[in-house]
Amino acid sequence: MNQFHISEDAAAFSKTVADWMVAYISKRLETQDRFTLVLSGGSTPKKLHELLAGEPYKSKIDWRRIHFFWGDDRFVPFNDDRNNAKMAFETLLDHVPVVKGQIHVMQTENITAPDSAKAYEAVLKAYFPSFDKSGSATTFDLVLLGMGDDGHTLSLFPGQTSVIHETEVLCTSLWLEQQEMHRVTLTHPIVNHSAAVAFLVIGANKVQALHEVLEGTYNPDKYPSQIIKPVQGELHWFLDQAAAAGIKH
Ligand SMILES: O=C(O)[C@H](O)[C@@H](O)[C@H](O)[C@H](O)COP(=O)(O)O
Repeated sequence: MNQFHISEDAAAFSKTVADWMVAYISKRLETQDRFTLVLSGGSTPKKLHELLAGEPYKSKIDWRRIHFFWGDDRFVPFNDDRNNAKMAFETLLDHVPVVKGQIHVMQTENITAPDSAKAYEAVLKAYFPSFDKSGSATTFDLVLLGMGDDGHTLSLFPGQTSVIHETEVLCTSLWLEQQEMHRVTLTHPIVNHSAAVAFLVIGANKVQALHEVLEGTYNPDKYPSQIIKPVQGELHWFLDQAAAAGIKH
């Protein structure tokens, strides 16, 4: 069931997400020791990260109990500005008291993309040993996802049919012709078995894609974000009014 959180503008959007995350993380940590959080790439999360890295949010989250992962990354060196992990460290992780051993970056140096995906799969299997795609075991506590103006999410891009429908591995790699780079990405099963998924989508340029993803014909090969359907978890859409202009909510 989609849960919508629509904010007036980008600034209010980041605050809405931050407030919700503080409450959600605190609630889950009342009954468990750790919180597994998947960060999204792209530009949308930057302001959210910067908000969380400052007061009052910084002291409201028990950072030492959070384990960090990425939904995908561009297969470029860490010091390349296109690298999602680099952005996350610069805007958040370098500014809050995280436990270094609980931050799981997708390797993009001194390894091939396929081997990086295999290495990440091993980390995921160590965290979620009982996960079985056909079962009901929960994986991550929260997966933050962006959505491109073409309806892609993670690195599941339109036309990348085998990656979109991949169910045998938890993490895979692909060659993205239009960006002339490899990508490493989680596949939909491990995301769809998480306790909660939160799409973060702002901007008028996302109106058409959001309308198609939410209200158009189901066609994940064309609109890959449609493949994200939590089995038992919550599905949240954090939007600004600009992006939400084309949907009934
Ligand atoms: O590595 C990436 O690019 C992301 O994981 C990707 O899925 C992103 O979330 C969307 O492209 C939205 O990006 P923006 O937030 O920049 O619009």
